[in-house]
Amino acid sequence: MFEKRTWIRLPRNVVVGHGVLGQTIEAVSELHLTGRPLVVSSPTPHEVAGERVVAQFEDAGYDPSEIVIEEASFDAVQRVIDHASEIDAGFLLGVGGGKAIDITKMAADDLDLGFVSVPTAASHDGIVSGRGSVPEGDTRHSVAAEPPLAVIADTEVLAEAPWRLTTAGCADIISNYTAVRDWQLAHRLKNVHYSEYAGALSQMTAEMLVESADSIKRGLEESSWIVVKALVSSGVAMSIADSSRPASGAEHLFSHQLDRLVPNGALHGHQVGVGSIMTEYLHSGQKGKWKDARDALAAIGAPTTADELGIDDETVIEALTTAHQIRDRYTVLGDGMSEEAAIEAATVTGVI
Ligand SMILES: NC(=O)C1=CN([C@@H]2O[C@H](COP(=O)(O)OP(=O)(O)OC[C@H]3O[C@@H](n4cnc5c(N)ncnc54)[C@H](OP(=O)(O)O)[C@@H]3O)[C@@H](O)[C@H]2O)C=CC1
Ligand SMILES: O=C(CO)COP(=O)(O)O
Ligand SMILES: [Zn+2]
Repeated sequence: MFEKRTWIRLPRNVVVGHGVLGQTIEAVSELHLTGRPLVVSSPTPHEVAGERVVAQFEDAGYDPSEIVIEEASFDAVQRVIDHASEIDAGFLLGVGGGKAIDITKMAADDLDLGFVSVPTAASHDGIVSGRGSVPEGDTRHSVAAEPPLAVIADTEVLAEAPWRLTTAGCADIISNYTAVRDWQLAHRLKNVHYSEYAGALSQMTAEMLVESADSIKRGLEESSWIVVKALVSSGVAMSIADSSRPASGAEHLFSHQLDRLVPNGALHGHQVGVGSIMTEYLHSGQKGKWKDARDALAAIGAPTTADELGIDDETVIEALTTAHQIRDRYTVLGDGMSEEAAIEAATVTGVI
C-alpha cells in the first residue's frame, strides 16, 4: 500500500514592495481573520513599523493590542501567549527581525491562532518558515510553529534598516549551500529523509542570490527586493521539508554555539556565513569551494573572518569543536572536531 504523506503549509498572501506596510489591513482582511489583532514586536521594530501597524488597525475600527519582547526565549513566547489570552486576541502579527517573528509564530501555534509575518529587516530566512528557533540552556530548539498566513514585506522599511541586516540575510542564504551538503551527507550516512525538491530550491535560491550580487548594494531599495524574495524562497524550502534542514547545517550549529559563548555577539546571518566558509572546507578540502563561499560573502560586504565578526580566535575554535553538541543533527562535524583540525580549518580559510 502507498503510505507516503506530505502536508506543506505555505502563506496565502506574500505582499512585497514599496510602501506595502500601508496595505496591512487589506492583506489581513483578505484572510478573513476576526477578533482583536495582537502586534508582537521588539524595541526597534516597534518604533519603525509596529506603531504604524497598530495605528492602521485603530483607524480601521479594530481594537489592537501590542506587546514588545526583548529576546528570543521560551519565556518571551509564554509572555505573548499570556497577553494574547488576557486580551482574547483573534490573530497575531509578528513585526520585526527573526526574534520577533519566531516568538510570534510559536505563540500563534500554541494559541491555535492565525499569524501574519511583517519583517522589518531582510536579515534571516525565518520570514515564512513554519519553524521557530529558540535557545534553551546548552541546546537550541528548532520547533514546529505556525507558518504565516501572509507576509507583508515593505521594501522601503527594509531598505531603511541598517545595511548590515541585509548583508546578514544574504549570508543566511549563501549558507544554504553547505546546509544542503550537510543534509545530503546525513541522508547518505544516517538515512535521514532528504527532499530533492526542498534541497534543489534551497540551492537554487543561493545560486540566484550570488548571481545577483552586483545588484545588491547599500542604498538601493532594489537590493531589499532581491534579498527578501530569496529569504521567502528559502523559507518555502523549509516548509516543503517540514524541517530547517535545507537552510541549516553545521554552519548554523557553529553560529548557535557562538550565541551561547558570546551572547549579543554578531548577527545570526553573519555568523552562519563565516561558519559556512569553514564547513565548505570540511566538505570539499583545500581545493574545494570554500573560496567561492568566502568570495560571495565578501562581494556583498558580509564578514568573512573572526575579526570582522568581532569574535576572538579562541572562541571560534571552541565553537567549532563543540558545535556538534548543540542538537541531534548529523553534519560534516560528525561527532566532533579535534582542536588541531578546527585550528587547521579556521586558519587555512583565513577565518582566524
Ligand atoms: N525560524 C527560522 O526558520 C529562522 C530563525 N532565525 C532566527 O532569527 C534570529 C536572527 O534574526 P535577526 O533578524 O538577525 O535577529 P533580531 O530579530 O534580533 O534582529 C537583529 C537586530 O536588528 C534590529 N532591527 C530589526 N529591524 C530593524 C530595523 N528596521 N531598523 C533597525 N534595527 C532593526 C533588532 O532590533 P531589536 O534589538 O530592537 O529587536 C536587532 O537588534 C535568530 O534568533 C535566528 O535563530 C533565523 C533564520 C531562520
Ligand atoms: O536559521 C535557520 C535557517 O536559516 C533556522 O535554523 P535552525 O533550525 O538551526 O535554527
Ligand atoms: Zn539561519
